[in-house]
Amino acid sequence: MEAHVADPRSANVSRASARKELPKHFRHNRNVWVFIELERGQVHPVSFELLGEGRKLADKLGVQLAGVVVGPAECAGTQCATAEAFAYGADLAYLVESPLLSHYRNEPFTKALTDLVILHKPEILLLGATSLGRDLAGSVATTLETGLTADCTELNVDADGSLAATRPTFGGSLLCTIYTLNSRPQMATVRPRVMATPQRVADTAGPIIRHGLIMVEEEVVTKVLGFLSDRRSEKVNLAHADIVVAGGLGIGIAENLERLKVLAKTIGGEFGCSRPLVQKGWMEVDRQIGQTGQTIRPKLYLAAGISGAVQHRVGVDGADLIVAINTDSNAPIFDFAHVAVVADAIGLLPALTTAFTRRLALQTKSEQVNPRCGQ
Ligand SMILES: Cc1cc2nc3c(=O)[nH]c(=O)nc-3n(C[C@H](O)[C@H](O)[C@H](O)COP(=O)(O)OP(=O)(O)OC[C@H]3O[C@@H](n4cnc5c(N)ncnc54)[C@H](O)[C@@H]3O)c2cc1C
Repeated sequence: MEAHVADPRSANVSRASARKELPKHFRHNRNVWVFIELERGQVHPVSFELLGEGRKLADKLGVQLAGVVVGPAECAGTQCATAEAFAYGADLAYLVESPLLSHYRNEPFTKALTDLVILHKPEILLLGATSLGRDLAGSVATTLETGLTADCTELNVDADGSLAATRPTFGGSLLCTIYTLNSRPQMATVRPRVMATPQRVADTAGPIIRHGLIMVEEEVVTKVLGFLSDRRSEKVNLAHADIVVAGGLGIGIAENLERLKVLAKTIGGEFGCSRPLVQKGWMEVDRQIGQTGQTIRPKLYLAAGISGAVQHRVGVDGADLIVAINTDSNAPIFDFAHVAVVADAIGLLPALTTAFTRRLALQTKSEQVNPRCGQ
């Protein structure tokens, strides 16, 4: 595996000099695979995002896109995951069925995926950079002795058909494009919400290639005794919120966070922050947005008193509309915000809350007088 700093003028030159011959037995590897992750019987949304990205890669390479599902036979979640893979763009699905795969355990999942790869020889294998995906991708890559690029923010196919997997490096100050030159499959993990979710197309189907798992329970060291849900996992849904209001050091003191929270609540959004606020202990870590925090993709992102450092930017780049409030008209956030407001956020936040409260009250009133169709 070779890593090169992404410079559009020099990347091809430096990569060409580092090119290693792909061993003959990998030259027939075909197709793009996406591992469909099941979380308590539900497909994790990152799998849909990866199918969207996988579709683009497969079309560029002129190959097929496959969804890979592992789970117990006759399980609603497994069957549903296979159907959803087709609905989100897969041409075919691989299904490994075994009672050993009912809960995530590294050993049987690694065995299922590596056996499948050895048999069907994909060119590219993508997984979500979730807790499960990170654990599984690492063990599959090491078992297969192939290259894995973790936490990618961009995936592309080079002129010669190699996967160009780009991810932030050196604390986010550089983007690095990594190639797997001499082994297959080329593996990558992508964080949830980094890629867009493709349109779901109902009533789609395709071939399903079924396999069993050649493993017995006695070979599995890990035993699942029970499942305790994370007490806090229900609390924050920043990654999937449509509206996010976030604050940075520019909000001054911890007490001013209340202004942020009230505005977020008024407009039906979540609230978040830049990293220094977590470091100060003003907000919980699961509200941090950015490279070492959450990646978000809201319809509206309102950033108050945030400078727009690259480590923050990578977490919000997918937002449809970015509104930034900053006293400094040269703040870097204005380079990528769609709406730039040069103002004191501490005064503007409550003014926005008042304006939205009024506007929403008027809207409710008019809806009561003229109810919408179907109400
Ligand atoms: C390895 C690594 C990982 C990192 N990961 C993350 C990450 O995940 N997320 C993240 O956010 N950061 C991350 N950082 C930190 C990042 O580099 C920045 O330091 C951080 O984002 C800056 O936070 P800020 O914008 O709140 O503060 P500052 O950069 O200090 O910006 C404050 C801004 O507020 C403005 N301002 C001041 N007063 C007001 C006012 N009254 N009204 C309006 N605006 C005002 C200022 O003009 C300034 O632009 C990481 C850094 C490293 C090295």
